[in-house]
Amino acid sequence: MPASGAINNWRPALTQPERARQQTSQAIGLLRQASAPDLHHLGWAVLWLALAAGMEVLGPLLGKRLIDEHLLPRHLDWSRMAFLLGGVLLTGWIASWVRYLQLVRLSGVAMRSVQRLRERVYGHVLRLPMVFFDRAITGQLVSRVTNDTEAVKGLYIQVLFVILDSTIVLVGTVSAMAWLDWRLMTIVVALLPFVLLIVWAYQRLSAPAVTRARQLRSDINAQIAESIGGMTVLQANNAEERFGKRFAATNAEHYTQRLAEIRANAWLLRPALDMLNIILLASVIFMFGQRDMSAAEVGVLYAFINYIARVIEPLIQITMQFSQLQQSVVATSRVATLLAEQSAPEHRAGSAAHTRHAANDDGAPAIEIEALDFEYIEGQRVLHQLSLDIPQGSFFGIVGHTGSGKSTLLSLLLRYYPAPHGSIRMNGMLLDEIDNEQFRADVGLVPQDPFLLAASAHENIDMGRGLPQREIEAAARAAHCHDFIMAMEDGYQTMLGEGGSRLSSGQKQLIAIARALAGKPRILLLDEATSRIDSHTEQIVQEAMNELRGKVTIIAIAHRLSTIREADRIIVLNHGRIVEQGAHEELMQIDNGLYQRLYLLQQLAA
Ligand SMILES: Nc1ncnc2c1ncn2[C@@H]1O[C@H](COP(=O)(O)OP(=O)(O)OP(=O)(O)O)[C@@H](O)[C@H]1O
Repeated sequence: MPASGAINNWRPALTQPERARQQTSQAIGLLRQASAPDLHHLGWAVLWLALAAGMEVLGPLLGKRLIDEHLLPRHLDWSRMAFLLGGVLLTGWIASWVRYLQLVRLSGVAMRSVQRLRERVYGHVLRLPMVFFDRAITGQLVSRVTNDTEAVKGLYIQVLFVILDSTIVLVGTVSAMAWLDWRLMTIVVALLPFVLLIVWAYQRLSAPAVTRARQLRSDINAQIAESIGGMTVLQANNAEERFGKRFAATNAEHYTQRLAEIRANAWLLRPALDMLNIILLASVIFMFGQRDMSAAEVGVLYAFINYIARVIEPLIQITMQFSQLQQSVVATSRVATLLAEQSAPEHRAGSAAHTRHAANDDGAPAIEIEALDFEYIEGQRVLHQLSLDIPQGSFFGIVGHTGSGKSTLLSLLLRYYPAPHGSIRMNGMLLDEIDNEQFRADVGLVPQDPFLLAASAHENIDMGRGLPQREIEAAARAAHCHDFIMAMEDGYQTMLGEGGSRLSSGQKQLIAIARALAGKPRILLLDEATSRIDSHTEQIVQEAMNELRGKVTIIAIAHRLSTIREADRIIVLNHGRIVEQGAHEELMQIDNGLYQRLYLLQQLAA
């Protein structure tokens, strides 16, 4: 049986239309959730939109009356003319003002939705179980949290509202034309499908360039990120010029593709649409010329000339938005899929007191492991029937060949993977029964890779706990890193650079130990904390551990056996099984034992 269902979550493949339907419903669902607190703003935005569109349709109607009723018949009723002219100007002014209000409302809703969604996605990612990160690709995850959440904004402003806006203007304008002169309206409407045809042809022509330019943009980002991340290797291999040339080639192709896109716009889209505009105007004027000129119809011509531009533009907008809509829906549905990933189980709160009680009064071992089996992939067992008791305050070392299961055991003790077969108890309680906060407070970890933040020494030890300076210093002293921190120009406030770049590997490791100690853990797990440090720093780490003896339960994985030589008990793993255990001297007595061989081999190498 697999250790976790999440590792093998097989689902039947969807057909293209099924996937499109699923993506659309996911996107709509997410959009609804993200904007739920702002629903009233959305209502206002739609209202402003309708008002603006109404004003835009009304303006030419007033203009028509001014021409037909006053200017052409020379019926100069100044007050009424001023009223109509004022109306034309006012409707235009109100339309742009209301559009501004609508945009402000809408942008607010869109940006707040992105903000909420981004926080939600990031918070969700922080709670995902380790099995998820085993198969996750960092760049993609970052893009989900940053770019894809931004697509929600695109969905609102660029797509949904542009389509809604354009549709309202289009329907309003065509209705006004029909009311004025349905025959002329028929000519305009008959020619409108050509707009769709032109935009469709433009998109067909420019689509390859648009897609390629987008790919190249992400290639450019990836190349920059890769070069910065591997700058030491890059410079050491004298590869600056080669990388520079590779970048220039990608950049040049990006330029060419963008140019092709702009050319398609300049050579096809705009001229063809302008031509259609002219044909429309000419047709309306021609039809108009066929009739008996009467004063009452010149105003209609004026209104139609005004309306023609207002019909073409929304149609272009609607057609152009469809490809954007598709992209936004796909991006939003990717966010929804990430949010649907199951979080690590929330361990119930309220049992903290019980944990302490069990530890203090029952004298339960710090760790009790019983018949533990584990596999990452079904059928490939990594740990076999492990049983082990680690008393409070003791120092245990875990050794074994590469791949013997040491880090896996540590991951299980850290609850990174769901409860496997067999049981693990900590301070007398099953791991699953300890609430999250208490568990994280009780267990400290010094990982193999110290992972320092681009922040000060203080922040790196504190890790957001908000500890007072004296506690930070006490932890740093216990980890023997106080002196070198104080030797830096700003002491604890010295910025350590990205990944702690201004520290040596050993110093980073000591800061990581201080960080773990600052949490005052009762159990301290060290995952090959001495693998990257020199013998002198190793001695410092050993001293630090010796000082902790009896106060904290220490479980240390070590490739370098000198680190755990002093341990109370050393567990030797081989292919996921405990094959030997005992103190250093005891294990050295086992003739041709695994530990003895490992130890002698290391002595030889030294
Ligand atoms: N996330 C994972 N998914 C699938 N298999 C894994 C995963 N992590 C480890 N394994 C496999 O589990 C086995 C034990 O690996 P583990 O990392 O626990 O060994 P280790 O003793 O810590 O090795 P090392 O000393 O090299 O760190 C290996 O065969 C490894 O390939």
